[in-house]
Amino acid sequence: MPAPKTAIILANLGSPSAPTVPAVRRFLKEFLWDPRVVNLPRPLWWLILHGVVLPFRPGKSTKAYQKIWDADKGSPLTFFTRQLSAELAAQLAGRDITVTYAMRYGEPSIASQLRVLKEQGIEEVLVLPLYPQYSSTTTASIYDDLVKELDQWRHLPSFRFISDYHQHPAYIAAVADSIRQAWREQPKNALLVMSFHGLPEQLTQWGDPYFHHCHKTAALLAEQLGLSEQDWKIVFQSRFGKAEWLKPYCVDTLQALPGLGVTTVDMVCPGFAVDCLETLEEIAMENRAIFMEAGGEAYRYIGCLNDSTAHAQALLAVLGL
Ligand SMILES: C=CC1=C(C)c2cc3[nH]c(cc4nc(cc5[nH]c(cc1n2)c(C)c5CCC(=O)O)C(CCC(=O)O)=C4C)c(C)c3C=C
Ligand SMILES: [Fe+2]
Ligand SMILES: [Fe+2]
Repeated sequence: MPAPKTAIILANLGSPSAPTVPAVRRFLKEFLWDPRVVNLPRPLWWLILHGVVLPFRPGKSTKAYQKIWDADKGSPLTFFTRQLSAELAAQLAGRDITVTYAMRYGEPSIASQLRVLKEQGIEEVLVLPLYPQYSSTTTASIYDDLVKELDQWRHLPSFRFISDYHQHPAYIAAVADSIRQAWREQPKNALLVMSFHGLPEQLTQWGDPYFHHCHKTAALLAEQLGLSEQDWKIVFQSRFGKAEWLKPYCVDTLQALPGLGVTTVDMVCPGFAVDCLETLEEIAMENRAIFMEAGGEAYRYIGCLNDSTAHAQALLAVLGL
């Protein structure tokens, strides 16, 4: 029997099409209307979204996007996701496996990429959301989007969905190696702060395993790096809105550390496969300023795995290829 024609889809969150207020507003409208992301009753949330969020948030977010947008490459998240899929394809050369990428919000959409694969006669689809830690707000939303498109197909392909890889040895080893590499280039600072994107706290009580996945990832990284308890810390960033989110908050921690005698930190974001607004603007720029103003002396941001060969190799191991 000939092998089925297989395709890998690397799925990520997505970015606005341009760092302009109308494009960012369009993006936020699609993103924040997703019931997986904001779980409030629809009529109430519609009023808040259109009355409070969409008139103001796009202006603030656009300024942030403009700081990280590359004139040639565009959004870092989109650029690195595309490059990572090319790196995977290069490593699979000769194996007749197509590699593509798709975004949950914005372009290229999951539906459009699935249709391209259908045209190509793909018989087996492996979907790898680029979220190492599972969350209903991210991973499950990608699943919803896939199913929404596939629901309309008469002839379904075989299908595999990777729900997380938060403790996969290849992923842990790749992130640990990237941290060791940074420490070889410049000696390590007093504390390694591992920052993960936050979530409303309530989701954990409702059964979302994200908080536990983040803690497991962080503990495994600390173990691989031979760190003791006082050498590292886990924090949660990017709080949105007024509800309580996962704690400790990144900003509060960075403001408090110098007063506790910790004036040098290394920051790493093991929940982000590729660099994006949340790492390059929030962690590497905004939070650096907050730490230094609070009395910090050295602040290094260690970048994501991005389109490195080591990252592509780790993801192939996650896919069992
Ligand atoms: C209710 C709001 C949000 C939840 C819940 C949330 C969860 C969540 N997000 C990521 C990863 C990313 N988020 C990014 C941007 C971003 N996130 C929110 C809100 C929530 N995220 C907003 C409003 C934005 C847009 C920017 C802003 O206005 O602040 C990004 C970066 C996108 C880019 O273009 O670079 C990523 C990546 C995870 C992993 C997560 C839950 C686990
Ligand atoms: Fe987010
Ligand atoms: Fe943010």
